[in-house]
Amino acid sequence: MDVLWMAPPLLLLFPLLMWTSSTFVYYFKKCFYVAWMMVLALLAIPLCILKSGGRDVENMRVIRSLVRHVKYFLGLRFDVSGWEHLQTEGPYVIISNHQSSLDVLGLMEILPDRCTMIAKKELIYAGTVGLICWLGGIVFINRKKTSDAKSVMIDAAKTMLDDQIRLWVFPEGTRNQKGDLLPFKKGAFHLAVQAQVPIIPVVFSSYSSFYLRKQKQFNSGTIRLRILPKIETKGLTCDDIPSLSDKSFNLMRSSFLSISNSVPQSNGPCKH
Ligand SMILES: CCCCCCCCCCCCCCC(=O)SCCNC(=O)CCNC(=O)[C@H](O)C(C)(C)COP(=O)(O)OP(=O)(O)OC[C@H]1O[C@@H](n2cnc3c(N)ncnc32)[C@H](O)[C@@H]1OP(=O)(O)O
Ligand SMILES: CCCCCCCC/C=C\CCCCCCCC(=O)OC[C@@H](O)COP(=O)(O)O
Repeated sequence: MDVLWMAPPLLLLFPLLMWTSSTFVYYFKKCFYVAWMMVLALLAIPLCILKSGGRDVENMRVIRSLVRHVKYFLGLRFDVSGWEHLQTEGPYVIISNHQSSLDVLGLMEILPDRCTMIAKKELIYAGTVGLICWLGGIVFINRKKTSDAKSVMIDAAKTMLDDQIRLWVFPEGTRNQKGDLLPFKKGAFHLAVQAQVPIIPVVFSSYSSFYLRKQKQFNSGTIRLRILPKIETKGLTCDDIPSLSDKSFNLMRSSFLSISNSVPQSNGPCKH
């Protein structure tokens, strides 16, 4: 009888406790992720310098093996299909959708040998992570200066062929969690056409079932990763870039919607 008076306040406290704990879990996981990646990068720096003596795409092997366990701490799993499409000889361009910095975990899950990324130049200032990105041969671009970004990517097309390197590009150009893909920027397609190498599209399913930035939710979840068949660019020219971009966009969008079981929040297909 004595304890019955506690029921109403406890009932009121329950949602507050639930809210606080899920917000706490969100911030805890996010801080842990950033801090742990910083520590891993600190470990990776001497290993990469010993392995390659400096900036080299081969350092991505070290980075990949150090990052692959991080998913377990965050309660994330990957369900990958289409591995056979990565069994392509020589250089190619991988394009994927970009929802969050958590994409790095999926990227490292399937990263082929001799593959590095195109990233915004601000990333180089991210402490140990910035330095490890540089050591891993990441190509930094200035998104605010198209002419600079273009010339860096034109050089990258030449380096891909000279050094037999694969490049991973996020053609949306920014992170996006709107439940649909953003219209694609053109850089990745120019890169592939200039180097005359295939494009391999990779699609991450929506994170919205376990990770919601605005609502401060970060639960456990499984991310579906679909590696799609390569798209050849041999014989294509600059004039084919719009149709190549449209074709890639449409393939990736329908795969994204089918593996995400989500209804897009935009008003129909994105326009280019
Ligand atoms: C141990 C711990 C370790 C932790 C390690 C973690 C490592 C992981 C790192 C993961 C990195 C992830 C980083 C992700 C990012 O940073 S995403 C942001 C950066 N990436 C991009 O922006 C790529 C996509 N953007 C583009 O491709 C753009 O096209 C760009 C080149 C940047 C130009 O931008 P913008 O002007 O806004 O775009 P447009 O597409 O409209 O292009 C304008 C006109 O230029 C023509 N164009 C574009 N590129 C080229 C080119 N290479 N050659 C010739 N012409 C080009 C394009 O066609 C447009 O002209 P038209 O309108 O067609 O006439
Ligand atoms: C000045 C930059 C400071 C960034 C500090 C970030 C510190 C990150 C440390 C650990 C996180 C793990 C690896 C993260 C790699 C993240 C790459 C990333 O996701 O970059 C965002 C970029 O694609 C698009 O940026 P915007 O969405 O346009 O914005």
